[in-house]
Parts: sequence; structure tokens; C-alpha cells
Amino acid sequence: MSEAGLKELRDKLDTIDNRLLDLVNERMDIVHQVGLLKAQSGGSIYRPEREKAIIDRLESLNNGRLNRAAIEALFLEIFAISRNIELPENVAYLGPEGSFTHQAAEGRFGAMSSYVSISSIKGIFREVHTGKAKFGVVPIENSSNGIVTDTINCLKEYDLKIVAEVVLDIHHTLASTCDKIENIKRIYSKDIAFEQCRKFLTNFGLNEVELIPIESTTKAAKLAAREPNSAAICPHVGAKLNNLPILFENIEDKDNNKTRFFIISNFENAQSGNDKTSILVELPDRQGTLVEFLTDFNNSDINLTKIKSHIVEGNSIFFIDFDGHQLDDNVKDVLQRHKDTIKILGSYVKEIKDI
Ligand SMILES: C=C(O[C@@H]1C=C(C(=O)O)C=C[C@H]1O)C(=O)O
Repeated sequence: MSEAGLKELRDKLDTIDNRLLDLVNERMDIVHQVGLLKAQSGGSIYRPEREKAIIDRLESLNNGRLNRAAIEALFLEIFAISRNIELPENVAYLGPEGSFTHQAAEGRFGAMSSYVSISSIKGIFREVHTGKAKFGVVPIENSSNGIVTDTINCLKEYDLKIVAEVVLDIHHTLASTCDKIENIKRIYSKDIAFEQCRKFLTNFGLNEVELIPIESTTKAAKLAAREPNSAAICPHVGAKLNNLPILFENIEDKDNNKTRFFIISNFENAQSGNDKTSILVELPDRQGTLVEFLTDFNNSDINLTKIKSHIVEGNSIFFIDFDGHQLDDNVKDVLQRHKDTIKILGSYVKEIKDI
């Protein structure tokens, strides 16, 4: 291509970008007005069902080169910036910086939110409960390791709502300053990450070296960057943050390793038309109660998508997800009938990806 041809195309791009900038700023003026209205009425800033409706509408209108994922990526960032213009949002996530939860938080709240790294799940619930953070992001389950007990316990203990879910593909890397794998004498990571990469470690003879479990994969990257003859199993961003060379990417055994996160806050979502609801159920210790309970849901045409049992202080409780919103008529009735045994954790827009 000639230099003149390239310049002409780039000039066109510059003109379009100038228009885009004007349009986005014009949008932000309107968003600011929405923010003022919400401040008067006490309405909640984050409205996932409205954001979903916008993306659905844009996808149906779209006849250009963008696909849904691209439309979503562009507009989720615009929404995140918009929400910060309405009111700056504080987001507490399970740290440290660079953790998978941090990635999940940034994916939803974008570049302009202010993030607080908190070292425990309970700490995040406390932060949102006391109003120090508007949102908290916590892991709830991983496709290989199952449910996160601390999150269930806190959902039971605190009266906060699940306002959204995020499902993230989890990829691990082996990162080290060693240029030869034979020089690695110890590997730092989180215990569950070692489990998720067992085959890789065996195939490369690394199951023989010292595997040192520590509290986070980002800390693992930090230690491995400091100590010779060591390596870390950590997320890509963890390695990058610590300038640690990546020797192997995607070393997890299962190629569909996913983690689901909840975004918690203190408001309830309106219906979006494609919702999911999560509840905790504590049934009396009597034969047949679970069957009766589930049959009632089935008779009300409610599709249960997940049921996990969990022991809290010696009692069995169930974590259940089902399709529908707590304000849908059939759901409302069944929840009312079982109100003494149920704690409603929240209704929220269903993610397309599932685990
Ligand atoms: C502007 C609003 O607030 C937020 C930002 C949105 C947007 O940028 O379009 C949409 C929904 C809300 O999460 C709104 O509620 O309309």
C-alpha cells in the first residue's frame, strides 16, 4: 500500500474518532443527568438489566463487522465509565492485585472505578456491609474445585444481595526467571492451582520439585521473581505485574477451567427477562423434606440449574440456583410458601457462559 493511501485512511479514522469522542461526551452529559435524577430518587446506579437490554438491542440492530463479544466489550467499558460519572464506585475484590477476582472485577467495572484489594472474603462482605465499598467481587465456584465455602458462609451471615455474576475462563502460566526447566527447584502457587495443573507438572517432571502452597498466585509470582531457581504458577497478569518471564501458557489440565464470581451489593435488581435467582435453603431434619421442596419448584415450572449441599455448624444447607426472577409470579408464589426455610440471595442477569 502507498504511503498516501495509508495517510488517507488514517485521516478518515481520525475524523471518525473525533466524532466518536463528541458522541461519547454527549452520552456522558445525559448520563450525568440520569445520575442527578437517581440522586434525588435514591435509585441505584448500577442497573444490569438495563445494560443487558442495551446490548441486546445493539446486537439486533448490528449489521457491521462487530460481533456480540465485541459490542459487549466496547459497551461494558462505556457503561462502567458512565456509572462513574453518575457516582464514583468503590469496588472491593479478593486480592491481591492481579488475582483472578481482580480480573473479574475489572471486566465488569472498567478502568475508571476505584478498586480496593481485600485479603479475605469476609473482609469484602464487611466492606460492602459498612458502605465503604459499593460493590464486592467474590469467587463462588470453580469448575474443578467446586463451591467456595467462605462465600457461602458470608452469604448466609450478611444481608447483602447478589447483583450480578461473572464467569471467567481460568488460565494458568508457569513463570520463572530460570531459562531451563531443570533449574527450577521450587514452585510457589495456591494449593488449588497446583491441583488444576497436576498433569502438566507430572509431564515436565516438576511434581518432584518442592511445591510450596501460599495464599495467592500473585504473591507466588512476586516470590518467584525474587528467588533464583524458583517458579510460580500464576495468572498471566500476575507474571506481567512482577516482570516474571512466562515459560508456558495455559498449563491447566482441563481446557474449560472456569471460575464463577458474584458481585454483591445492597440493592435489588429489577427484572431483565433473562434472570437467575440464588437462594440458601435450610430444611428441617425430617425425612422427605428435600424431595417435597424440589417437587414444589418443579410443579411451579421452575428450572433448577444448580443444587449444592453444604454443612454449616453441623446443619446441612443447600445452595440453589434457578432460572427466573424473584418477582416473576410463579417464583414469587413458591418463595412465599417456603419463606421460613429460604434465604433469597438475589436475582440477577444470567451470564451466557456457564460453569
Ligand atoms: C445511565 C444509567 O445508569 C447505568 C449506566 C447505564 C448506561 O451507561 O447506559 C445503564 C444502566 C446503569 O447501569 C441508567 O440507569 O440508565
